[in-house]
Amino acid sequence: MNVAIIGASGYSGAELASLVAKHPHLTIVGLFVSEGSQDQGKLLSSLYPEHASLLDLPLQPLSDAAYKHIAANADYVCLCTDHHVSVELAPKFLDMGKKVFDLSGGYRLHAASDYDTYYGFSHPYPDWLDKAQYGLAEWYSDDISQAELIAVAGCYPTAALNALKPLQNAGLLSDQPVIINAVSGVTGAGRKAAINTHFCEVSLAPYGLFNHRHTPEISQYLGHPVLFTPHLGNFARGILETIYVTLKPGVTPEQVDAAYQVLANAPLIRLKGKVMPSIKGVVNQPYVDIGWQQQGNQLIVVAAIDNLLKGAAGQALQCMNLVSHWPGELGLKGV
Ligand SMILES: NC(=O)C1=CN([C@@H]2O[C@H](COP(=O)(O)OP(=O)(O)OC[C@H]3O[C@@H](n4cnc5c(N)ncnc54)[C@H](OP(=O)(O)O)[C@@H]3O)[C@@H](O)[C@H]2O)C=CC1
Ligand SMILES: CC(=O)N[C@@H](CCC(=O)OP(=O)(O)O)C(=O)O
Repeated sequence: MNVAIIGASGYSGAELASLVAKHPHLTIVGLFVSEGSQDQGKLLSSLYPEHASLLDLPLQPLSDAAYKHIAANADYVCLCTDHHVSVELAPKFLDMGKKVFDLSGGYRLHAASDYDTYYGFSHPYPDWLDKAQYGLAEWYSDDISQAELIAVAGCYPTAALNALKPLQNAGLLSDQPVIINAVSGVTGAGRKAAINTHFCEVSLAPYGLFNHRHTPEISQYLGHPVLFTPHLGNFARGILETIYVTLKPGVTPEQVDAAYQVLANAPLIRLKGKVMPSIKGVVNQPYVDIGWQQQGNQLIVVAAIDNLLKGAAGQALQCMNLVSHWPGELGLKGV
């Protein structure tokens, strides 16, 4: 299958380009940036020297000629662009009959009103919100394989939902909101320069209290209220979430262990039991690591991912595999 990547110079786009370039059955047919991009004409490998020889491919402006090239040559279009950009681009490529994999949050939420509240814009294509399929690969694989528009799950939600859905589906959660404390590396904020992601400014600090856009994303796909607080940490890659769960009275450790068995055969999930996950254990890896410990009806679950792999490009590739009816982990294990 032939893949066009829009936003290929960004952190998730470049990561996805490297995965597609190494994949046995996928071919890059174009790497694109905005029409005004200062990087147009440059080789992607000149921005990311670690990909020299693998990605000696030019970044092209998303011009009328580019649209024609994509219409004629691409099967899959990946949008590694900001929400505002993806929201506008997705229908254009869907109208061409392409399968669209959007790494942004532009089509993840069901309710158009949530875009006013959490994203700060009125959604221009609410009809597509009904048709988009949420790309949380381990949980919606059949629906993903049939979809035209895949809204690849967010980075923080990917860790949180894989940690919590086993408990929710087994009916073990009490009515209390689940509390999620998450720390992300700075690549989570993208490649463009900004004061809050400046090397000298980043330490460890919370942001987005009560109003981060991943709060409705997690609670919508969990079916349970959450209190989610992200933090920005002074490291490049990785997300670690410490999640506080109040279980229903009388839930035993054996029931909790049994609930997690639903993920035991998922190739990109590593259940670690009482061994706590770490950022070091997942950086440059395609996995979600999940550990848990219980005391009475309190459970602490810890989940870790690489935000650019399982949290973005890795999961996008997993979704492309599912749409192509290949094993989800093809081209991911051993990256
Ligand atoms: N970074 C992460 O960990 C994760 C990111 N995501 C999501 O993925 C998307 C991309 O994130 P990230 O890689 O961090 O972003 P970056 O800021 O690193 O990259 C954005 C890319 O989009 C390009 N771009 C900007 N405007 C346009 C346009 N109008 N048309 C075409 N290309 C354009 C940029 O190039 P130029 O400006 O030069 O044109 C650049 O290549 C976002 O929606 C983000 O929320 C999801 C999960 C995790
Ligand atoms: C550290 C940092 O800034 N992280 C980003 C989340 C990563 C991301 O791009 O969000 P999506 O998964 O929704 O696309 C943020 O909090 O906005």
